[in-house]
Amino acid sequence: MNLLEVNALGISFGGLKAVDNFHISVKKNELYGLIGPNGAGKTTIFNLLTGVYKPNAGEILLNGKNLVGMSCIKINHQGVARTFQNIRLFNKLSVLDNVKAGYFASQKYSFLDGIFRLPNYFKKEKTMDDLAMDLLSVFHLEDLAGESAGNLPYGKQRKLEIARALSTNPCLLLLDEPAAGMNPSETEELMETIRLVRDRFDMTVLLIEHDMKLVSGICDRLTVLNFGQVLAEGETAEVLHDEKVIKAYLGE
Ligand SMILES: Nc1ncnc2c1ncn2[C@@H]1O[C@H](COP(=O)(O)OP(=O)(O)OP(=O)(O)O)[C@@H](O)[C@H]1O
Repeated sequence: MNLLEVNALGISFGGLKAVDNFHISVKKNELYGLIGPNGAGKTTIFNLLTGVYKPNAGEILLNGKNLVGMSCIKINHQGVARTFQNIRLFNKLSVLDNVKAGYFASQKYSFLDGIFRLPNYFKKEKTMDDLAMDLLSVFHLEDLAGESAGNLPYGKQRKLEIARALSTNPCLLLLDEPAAGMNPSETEELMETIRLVRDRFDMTVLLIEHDMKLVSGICDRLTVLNFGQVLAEGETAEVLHDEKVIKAYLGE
């Protein structure tokens, strides 16, 4: 069974069919790319997969369970986490607290535990600190744990966003243009990070990206979107040499 199976997915905004009859099948542990021209509907698909938008048609099966109609939080609890095109960290919070934020759902303590600083409060806080520090060390961010997230250089903010997404213990990670705004050496490092995330966390990754070096360097398979519809899909090298993909997106 595929980890993610999407069939006949569609959404319209007014008269615009932003996503139309979209399908995709992603296997467990795949690094899968979703590419296409600006405005093709890629981010809209992420918004559908994460429950930000409700589709007009279609189904989204994660491990066989239909996510359509579930809230964003419920979908996250099912195992879908994402990062955003424009980094969305809690800039004023520390690096550590940004990651800890992801653990609150699994490491709950009561209002009274918190107010009266009961033993359970310290126990859960310590567990979250330890988990968050472990995660930060995977991304070589542990020395920056006390720093405000907003003070980190761009490449490290991206890593922190990925770490925070992983703290919710997902099985599917959605990365929206992770290399946007990065210089070539940051992009190179990001490729390593994404591979590490797949291998170390047994993760399946679906990513939107315009950087073809990153796409061809790490994606096992691709789907190309054009005007909300699937233009091509398959093995990365094959898709990138497809005449209609070159014409519609990559340039001749
Ligand atoms: N909430 C909305 N209301 C109206 N139109 C929307 C909404 N969200 C997306 N759209 C439209 O849907 C289309 C697809 O947009 P989307 O952002 O998904 O494209 P994209 O492929 O992610 O583009 P880019 O590569 O530039 O990020 C665009 O025409 C966009 O204007």
